[in-house]
Amino acid sequence: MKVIIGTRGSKLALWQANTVKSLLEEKYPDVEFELRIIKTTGDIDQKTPLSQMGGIGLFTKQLEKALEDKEIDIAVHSFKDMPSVIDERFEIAAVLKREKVNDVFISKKYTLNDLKDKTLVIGTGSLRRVSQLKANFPQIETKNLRGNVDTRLRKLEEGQYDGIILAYAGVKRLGFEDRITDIIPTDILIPAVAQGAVAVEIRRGDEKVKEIVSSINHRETEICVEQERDFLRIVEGGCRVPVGAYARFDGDSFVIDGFVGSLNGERIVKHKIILPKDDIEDSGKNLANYILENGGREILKEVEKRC
Ligand SMILES: NCc1[nH]cc(CCC(=O)O)c1CC(=O)O
Repeated sequence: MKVIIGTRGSKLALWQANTVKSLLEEKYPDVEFELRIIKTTGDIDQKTPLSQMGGIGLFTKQLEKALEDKEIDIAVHSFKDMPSVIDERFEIAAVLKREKVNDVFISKKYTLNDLKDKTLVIGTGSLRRVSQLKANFPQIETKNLRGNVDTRLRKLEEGQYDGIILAYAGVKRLGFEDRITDIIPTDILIPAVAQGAVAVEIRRGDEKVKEIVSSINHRETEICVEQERDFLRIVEGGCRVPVGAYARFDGDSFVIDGFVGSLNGERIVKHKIILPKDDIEDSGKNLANYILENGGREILKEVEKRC
C-alpha cells in the first residue's frame, strides 16, 4: 500500500510533513509513504497582509482540493492556519503533540523589557499580536511583516524592524531557537488557537487511511485544541478579529484562557476558566459566551464594521 502525504513547500511545512511521515513509518513499516508538495494561495502571494487576503483557508484550500481529487491521501497543516469549521468531506484524523505554545520576541538590540518604555517598531501582521502588544505597550509601533519564518528573520536582519514576533513552534522547528531574545509569557500574548499543533487531515470515510493516521494522534493536544476551536467558532463569526485562546492540563486542573480585542488594543476582554481535569466539557464555548456577554460583543461589532 502507498499513502501520499500532501504538504505546502515552506521549510516549516516540510518539517511538519516529514515528522508525520517518520511517525507513520514507525507505526506502519510495511506501508510506503511519499511526500507531495502542493502550492497554496498563501504561498503564491507573500506580500498582502494575511488579514486582508479574505482570510480563511488561504493555506488549506488547495491541499483539500488535492485530497478530494485523490492526488494526496493525507494533508498536513499547521493547525492554527485551519479555518474553525472544516468541510464535511474531510476530517482531522490526528493531531501531533503540541510544541510550546508561546510567541517569542526576536531582536538584535532590545529585549522584551524595552517594549515597556521605548517606541520600538515591531514587525507582525497578526491582528491578535497587534491588539495585545498595543494593550500591553501602548507607545510601540507595529509594522506589517509577512512571509515564511526564514523570510521574516531575514527582514529583521535587514534592519526594517527593531524586533519581530513569531510563534516559538516555527522558530524551534526550523532550528532558529538561538535567535530568540525572549519567550513571551502567555498572560501578555495569549497564543493563537491551536498554535504549536500540527493537524493531519484525510478524506472523510477513508477508513484504511484513518486507521493508519489515528495511530499517531496525541490525545491531550487534541482535547485542548478542540476546546480552543470551539471558542474560536463562537467568537469569530466568519470575520478575522483579534482573538486568541490557550487550553492546557495543569496537575489536577484544566485551564483555558481567551481574549477578544479591538484592532488598536484599546479595548480587550480576557477571561480564564479553571476546571477539574475530568469535567471540561463545553469549556471553550462557555469561555466564548462569557467574553461576548462581558464586553466582547461590542468589540466585535466595532471590528466587524471594517470587514
Ligand atoms: N501563520 C503562519 C504560521 N503558521 C504556523 C506558524 C508557526 C507554527 C505554529 O504555531 O504551529 C506560523 C508562523 C508564526 O506565526 O510565527
